[in-house]
Amino acid sequence: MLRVAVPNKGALSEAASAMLAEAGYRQRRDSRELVMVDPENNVEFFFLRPRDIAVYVGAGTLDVGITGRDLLMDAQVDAEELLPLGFAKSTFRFAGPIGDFSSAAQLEGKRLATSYDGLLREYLAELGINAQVVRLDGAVESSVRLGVADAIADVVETGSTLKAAGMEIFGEPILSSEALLIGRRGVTPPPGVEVLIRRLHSVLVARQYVLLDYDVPKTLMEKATALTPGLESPTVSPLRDTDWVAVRSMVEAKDTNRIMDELYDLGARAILVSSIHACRI
Ligand SMILES: Nc1ncnc2c1ncn2[C@@H]1O[C@H](COP(=O)(O)OP(=O)(O)OP(=O)(O)O)[C@@H](O)[C@H]1O
Ligand SMILES: O=P(O)(O)OC[C@H]1O[C@H](OP(=O)(O)OP(=O)(O)O)[C@H](O)[C@@H]1O
Ligand SMILES: [Mg+2]
Repeated sequence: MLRVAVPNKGALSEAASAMLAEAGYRQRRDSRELVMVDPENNVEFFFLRPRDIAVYVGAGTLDVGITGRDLLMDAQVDAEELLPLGFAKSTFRFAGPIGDFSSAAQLEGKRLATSYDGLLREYLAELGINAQVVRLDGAVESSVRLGVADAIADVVETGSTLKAAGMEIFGEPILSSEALLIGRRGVTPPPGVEVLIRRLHSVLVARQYVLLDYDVPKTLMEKATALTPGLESPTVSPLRDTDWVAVRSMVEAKDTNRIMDELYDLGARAILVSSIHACRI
């Protein structure tokens, strides 16, 4: 039975379970459940702290898991990225009181607070900067005001937490993070992982793409399909009016309105958009 680690709390937890449920796996009903078997898919889910997931996967006691790229790198274990999952997107950055710092080089000899000390120490070593790392569990943005650090390295999404604390980012981004499916480094993934990856990938595609249908005069078909090339090739079907054809193609959801406008301007009509419920690409 495939053993899969799923975050039990925090920013990753709900989205990870929602994605697995969308991929056809059973998920727990009660947030206190620690283990759950999905006999139909031959998978056992272990609900663990996101920070610990890379440790279990790296040790090989669990086959794969969902965690953040920042947490994976922080853990410094024998685990690697199998598939990026497109949620919990954030950057990991230096920040300090407004006006205090403008580059990472100015951190030499300073006190730096973070919850990601493994990741930070490695990055500082790469830059050749000697700074004192102060490891905190969370709410790192308060550490400077409270006098235990001069600057911080933390997860930034919208930047509103930093702003509220009177801080600003500085220096290059340390890391771009998102949720990942991870596996043990250097081992052939056990049976079942391939299907899990294919299913999760399909959820990503179903979320990212829509299905576009339209009718277009045969004479404009080449120009129209150039706008909607699809993943492999668009479906073109005859219509009763032999001067027209019907086209069906997948397009990226974010481009839908622009493409519809361009198709309409070209002469396409009856342009319809439908969402993709599930797929295998
Ligand atoms: N505001 C956010 N936006 C996007 N991703 C986030 C955000 N906060 C944390 N993350 C991501 O979630 C993961 C952290 O998981 P974690 O469970 O520690 O989140 P958390 O919300 O900080 O939980 P907690 O603080 O309760 O421990 C990391 O990969 C991090 O990049
Ligand atoms: O840029 P923003 O959109 O403001 O989001 C970033 C904040 O979100 C997370 O905090 P969380 O609420 O998890 O608290 P924590 O710092 O105690 O983990 C993270 O640690 C940052 O503090
Ligand atoms: Mg947090």
